[in-house]
Amino acid sequence: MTQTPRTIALASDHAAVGLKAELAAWLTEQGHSVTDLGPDTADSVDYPDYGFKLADHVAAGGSEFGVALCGSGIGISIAVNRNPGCRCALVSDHLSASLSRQHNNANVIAMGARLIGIDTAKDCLATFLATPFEGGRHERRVAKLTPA
Ligand SMILES: O=C(CO)[C@H](O)[C@H](O)[C@H](O)COP(=O)(O)O
Repeated sequence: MTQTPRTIALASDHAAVGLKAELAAWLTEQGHSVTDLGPDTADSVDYPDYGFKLADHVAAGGSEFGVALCGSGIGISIAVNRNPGCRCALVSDHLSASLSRQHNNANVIAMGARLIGIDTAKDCLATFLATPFEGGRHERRVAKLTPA
């Protein structure tokens, strides 16, 4: 799939350091500008710390999209979604990845490194990056997610 070059930040906890490294290298190979917000080792860390770091970065415009990874994807997606500037979608299949962009204009994708393999993760991420927001009726709903 041919991709428009994007700015993309990744963060994880210890459970997803390997998946994060694989996805970061793969995104870089495709010409995207990648920021790895850590961690750098598999030493145990707490997903809120890295979820908040990623959310602050994306909400501030540091990158257009974020990739949030932990063992299940659940904890770090909860952390990212505490930031009103982020719409983080936890996905594990092609259709959910597509709908998260089409209907929800998600700007962060979350995935669980202990639940999905690298091929599914790459398919979800490529789909997420390639799928535009549909707007229309979804615009009104997405606007309601962000307080004025
Ligand atoms: O947040 C999670 C669960 O919702 C993630 O799967 C974490 O990666 C997991 O909880 C970490 O667990 P560990 O036993 O400390 O490796």
